[in-house]
Amino acid sequence: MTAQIIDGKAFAASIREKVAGHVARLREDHGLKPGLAVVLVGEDPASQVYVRSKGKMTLEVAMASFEHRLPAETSEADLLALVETLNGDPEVHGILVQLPLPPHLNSDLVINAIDPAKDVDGFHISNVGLLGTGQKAMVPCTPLGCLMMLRAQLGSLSGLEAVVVGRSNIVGKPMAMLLLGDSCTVTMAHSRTRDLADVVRRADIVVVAVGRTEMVRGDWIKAGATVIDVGMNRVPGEGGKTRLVGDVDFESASARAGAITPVPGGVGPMTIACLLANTVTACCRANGIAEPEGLTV
Ligand SMILES: Nc1nc(=O)c2c([nH]1)NC[C@@H]1CN(c3ccc(C(=O)N[C@@H](CCC(=O)O)C(=O)O)cc3)C=[N+]21
Repeated sequence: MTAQIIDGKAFAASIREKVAGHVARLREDHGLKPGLAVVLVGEDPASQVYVRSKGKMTLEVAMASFEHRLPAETSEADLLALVETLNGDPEVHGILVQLPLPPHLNSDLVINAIDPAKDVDGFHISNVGLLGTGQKAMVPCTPLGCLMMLRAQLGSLSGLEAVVVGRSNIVGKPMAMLLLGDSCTVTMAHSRTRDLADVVRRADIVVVAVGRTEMVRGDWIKAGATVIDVGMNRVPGEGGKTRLVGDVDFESASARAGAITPVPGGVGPMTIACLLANTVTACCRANGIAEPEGLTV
């Protein structure tokens, strides 16, 4: 079998188009402009690229973009003060503090200082608890994007065997909650899982977010399974350049899977599209406006 390639780039473009429509409606009908504030502490080059691309796409859908770049040696008190200012700013509907933070800053403390209603990453303990109990939450962007692609690919996920490889707070754990919410039988696997290949072989749906280059091989994949690769690993490429590869060995896995996301062009663009979608959702909720269908779960 040769897998269908799930075009995350095109899917993300269609979501951004919907978002742009809702932004226009919020302006015309309510005089509102959704605003996203992104806070970057330090000068990690990969983070800078990502923040720039978010800012560009925010402006493309006609939302307001507020970028705050702080030096790596920023104190926790100063960062918390900025978060407080953004919490109180009526033009800011979404706040994203880029992770990882420099080691002297306590990211749990900083994330939990964000107003949960503006927490478009869905990382605040209050949103984690709401998601875990099936209540209306802000849903983390990467798992939300993965769920949207799975639903589009498979229709109902009810009763399917899903294996999530990776147990991070930003992808693995919320992904498992979302799959449970869609009535999958969910297994959470990770680096200590015994016989990982055999566990993955059970899966109708495999979501991999471990940060290990091409760890999941084709012979781990059940024939016809749907494979979502969240990995983003930079490896040496041709001519001294680098290239981006996932946590799944794409070539061998696509020979067995029914459908698979590529890297790049899969999960990454969906993450940014869902960030914009969450900002629109947050803006509607903050203003008591019915939130658009299909932008969140
Ligand atoms: N608070 C917080 N929230 C985040 O959502 C967050 C974060 N911190 N820290 C960093 C990671 C990384 N991340 C990416 C999202 C999209 C692409 C993306 O669009 N990638 C393109 C290609 C990019 C390239 O070619 O370099 C793709 O996969 O096709 C990349 C990286 C969000 N993150």
